[in-house]
Amino acid sequence: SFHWLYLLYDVNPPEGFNLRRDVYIRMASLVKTLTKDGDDWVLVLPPWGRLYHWQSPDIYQLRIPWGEFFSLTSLQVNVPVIEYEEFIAENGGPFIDQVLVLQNYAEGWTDGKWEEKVDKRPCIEKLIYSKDKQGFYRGWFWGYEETRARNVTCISAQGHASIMAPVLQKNITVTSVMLDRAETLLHDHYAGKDYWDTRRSMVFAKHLRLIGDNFRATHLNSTDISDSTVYSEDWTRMKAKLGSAKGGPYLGVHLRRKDFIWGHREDVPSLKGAVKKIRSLMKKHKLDKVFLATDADGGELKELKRLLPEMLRFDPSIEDLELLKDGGVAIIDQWICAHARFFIGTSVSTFSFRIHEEREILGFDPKTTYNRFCGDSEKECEQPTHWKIVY
Ligand SMILES: C[C@@H]1O[C@H](OP(=O)(O)OP(=O)(O)OC[C@H]2O[C@@H](n3cnc4c(=O)[nH]c(N)nc43)[C@H](O)[C@@H]2O)[C@@H](O)[C@H](O)[C@@H]1O
Repeated sequence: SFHWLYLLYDVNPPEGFNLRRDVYIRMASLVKTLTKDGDDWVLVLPPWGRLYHWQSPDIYQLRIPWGEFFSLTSLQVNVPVIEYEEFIAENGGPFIDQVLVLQNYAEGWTDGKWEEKVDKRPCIEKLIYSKDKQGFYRGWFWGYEETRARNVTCISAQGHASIMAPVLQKNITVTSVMLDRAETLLHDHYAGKDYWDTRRSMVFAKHLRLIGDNFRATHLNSTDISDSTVYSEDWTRMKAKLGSAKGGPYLGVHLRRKDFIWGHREDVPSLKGAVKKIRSLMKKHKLDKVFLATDADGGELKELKRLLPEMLRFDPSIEDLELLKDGGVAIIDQWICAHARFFIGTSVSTFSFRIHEEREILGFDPKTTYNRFCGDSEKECEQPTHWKIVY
């Protein structure tokens, strides 16, 4: 009889929102490889929640479906996807047939030579999965207490996402397979056409875009018509020419703090250093408004307001935060930064990288996008790479 094969996945718990968005691209690519061979695989979207960075107190942030942050219909144009609760309903219950826990090779690269390979191996780390009285495995399934796995196996994998295709196809006697620690797999082809197709299909949920657009219009004198950033909800038609977007009359800034400063990394500026750079960019590009996206804590925010009193931030009320959640606020911050005439981000932050991509999709001149702060005493401050869209 006709039925879907379900591919589920999860990512190492400490990883943040924007790295997880990157892992989605790798999994979508794997599903494309699997379906090329004629099998009916569908990707089950791992619910959002319990993210280390989502620290807003007293708001419920668990079992969040993808539809709250992304346009599901847009994702589905690229690759077949369903929400986790839909999987439970279709699958006849909260059972996952097989969990494959991905890990590296205990011995590392043999002979210092890197080759792609996959093998069933003993588990290197202690598993978070344990057998219950009925012989099912309990573990972390996005806060769904009733979900259980029938089988858990460790797999050493070294290579791009699609090296898992033959393994999954051999497993075809089961209906649902979950790849845990999916970030172990690399991109099939980073920044290639397929990467960009999937990335373009990750259209933000409409209500979040509208809130961002409203903020731009109200506080930043920025509208799509005047800024040449007209957006098409249908991503397959969104093919803006490089350099065609003008952007709103403000400087967009992503200033990553928290764990990025605790390590005293030399590529992250002091607040003073950052504000100095912001001021010089505003002058250079003749912009009198600055929009700041940051995860700075209370003390640092106070200091920022003192050093840069004119800065504008998206600062939702508690009621709005309850609706949008930390993930929604992060998206609105990214959306506003993506529409600025000039953008500067933070070194190696995937939050900043996702803004680069959004601006690339909107058609900004790369000179206005691939910029980052330098540490106060950083010697060689290499700027981010321009990854050109491939259509
Ligand atoms: C060192 C690594 O850094 C990686 O972070 P990095 O790439 O910046 O980016 P993310 O993976 O998104 O993690 C950072 C999280 O912090 C919050 N955040 C950071 N900057 C902002 C901002 O400007 N506005 C808002 N609203 N929220 C912000 C947000 O929840 C975001 O998802 C982590 O994913 C890894 O777990 C690891 O910690």
